[in-house]
Amino acid sequence: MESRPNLVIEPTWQKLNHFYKEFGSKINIMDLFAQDPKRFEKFSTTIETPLDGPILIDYSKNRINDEVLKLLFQLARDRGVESARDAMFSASKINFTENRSVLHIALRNRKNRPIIVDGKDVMPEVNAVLDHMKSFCDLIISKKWKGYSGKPIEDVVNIGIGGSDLGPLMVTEALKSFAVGPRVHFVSNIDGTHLAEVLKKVNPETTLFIIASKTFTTQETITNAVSAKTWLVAASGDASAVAKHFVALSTNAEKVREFGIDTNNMFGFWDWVGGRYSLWSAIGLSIALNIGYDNFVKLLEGAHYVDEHFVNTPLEKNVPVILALIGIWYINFYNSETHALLPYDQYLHRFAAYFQQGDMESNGKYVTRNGDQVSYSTGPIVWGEPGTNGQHAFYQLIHQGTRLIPADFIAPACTHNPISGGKHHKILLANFLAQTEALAKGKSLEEAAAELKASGMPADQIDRILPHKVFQGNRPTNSIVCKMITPFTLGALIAIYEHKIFVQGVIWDINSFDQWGVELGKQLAKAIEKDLEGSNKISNHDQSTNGLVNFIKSCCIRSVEETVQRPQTQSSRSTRTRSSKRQKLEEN
Ligand SMILES: O=P(O)(O)OC[C@H]1O[C@](O)(CO)[C@@H](O)[C@@H]1O
Repeated sequence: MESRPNLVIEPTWQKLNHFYKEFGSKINIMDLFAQDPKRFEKFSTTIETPLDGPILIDYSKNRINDEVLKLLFQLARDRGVESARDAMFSASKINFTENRSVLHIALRNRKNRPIIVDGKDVMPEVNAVLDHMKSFCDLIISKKWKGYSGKPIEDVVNIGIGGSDLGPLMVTEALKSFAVGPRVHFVSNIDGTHLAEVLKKVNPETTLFIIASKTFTTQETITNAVSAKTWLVAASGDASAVAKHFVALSTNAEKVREFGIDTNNMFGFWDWVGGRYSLWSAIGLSIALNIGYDNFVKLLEGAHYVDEHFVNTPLEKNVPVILALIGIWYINFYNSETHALLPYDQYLHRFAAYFQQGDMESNGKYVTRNGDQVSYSTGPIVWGEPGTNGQHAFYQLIHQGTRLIPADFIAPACTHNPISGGKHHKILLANFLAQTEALAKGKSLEEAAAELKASGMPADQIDRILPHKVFQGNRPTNSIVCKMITPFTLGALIAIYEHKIFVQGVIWDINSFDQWGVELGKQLAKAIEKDLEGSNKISNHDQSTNGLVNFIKSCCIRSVEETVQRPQTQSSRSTRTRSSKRQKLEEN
């Protein structure tokens, strides 16, 4: 994949820029609907899934018309989106800063097409790990796998962070209604509170820890894993219990062995699986254990289905490409800085958090493939919460704030929980539809005035309030509606966004698959960890960091002194009694 010329000198880019300068502020979504009764048919498309119904992608509520789209598709062609896509699918080392192929698509290559890396087909190894996952899931779910005291596994704790946490967490939440296996818990934060709170909920005899780390060197994960191991060994009184309660998901067999996990209990993957694209790999083990291996395969099938759509569909009907280009239009011409993901499905409550990493770690970059600094914006800030909660929190700013916030609304037409005769879901859907309508339509001065008048408000008050009641509208949204959130449709949905991110990265000419930007903080944290030891004042950082470190150290010294001096209170006595009781229980 070659570096491209500077984006802003591309003729198509310049045409888009001229068009934007001339018409950008005049394009009005509602006017476009009025001018074209076929706009919805024209600017919406469906992905027909084989079993789980169609997925509708409606992008008609955007500030786009035929001319803009034509130029955007041309831009995609000029920037080599098709050849870049083919390079990814044919295993070229497009992640050139790490000299790696980018092959999450191989993990879900359900047609088993050979994919050759360094002269070797990766599919036999992919399938072998899937077989290993399947037999392990069978053992755990059928309760044949026993813990150290002979009891089956009831709880699984996934210890990982970033891509080794967010995907499995998001998917197991999204597919909760498909759960057939043990309960799943996730520990990611180095803050001991995260692990401590999960350990309070589980029983060492019936808990399986999955240590998920591509590198097996991530400080948070290894520290949490060591503490979990200490907890288990203390409870079982036998170090050999680790073999029955710990498995590893990693590319690093040596480190897994060093940690004390038998490599027979390791599920491997490969350097060509990016962390934030790894839920399809062994990193998905907690998903497979929770929803069952067959459902995990359906998730892979859904993603594979979209992979085929991405490869085989002309750009004009290609969903990831369309979403990517509309995003480019707003980010680079309208200067919108953020993109909201707003699922109208409680099960998808971690969807935006998942794609914060997916998008921002991929495209949060200012250096092009040939090392130049970009002169245009790249990846947006991705954020969001499920509707309708978001409506009562931040939608005010989307409707009447000063920024343009393009948003994707994602909703299932049918619910897994049709309680009260489906009333909740009807209200939920009505809100989703109302929001996209309101954002596009707005409310004019005249409409607001008429409403206030009809309410019987005196004229002088109307004058005062009127400007606050007006909605400019013309705020863009995409709506993505599937029949139901199932393993297949969720797999498809995730893959749509993955490829959208890829297409944008190609157009911006950045490497979407490395993440050097997270390294500096990690390096500095190691140095600061040492500075936090002892009671001496430090002065080797900038003034602010020195001041913060010294303040924290003085607080710790003070709290130690206070603990020593403080007479034993009722509550500290009872805490101590409780914790010694728990210790006894654990000893028994
Ligand atoms: O799976 P690992 O190697 O523990 O890494 C966890 C996460 O850390 C990162 O490298 C960022 O710090 C992510 O890219 C990755 O998903």
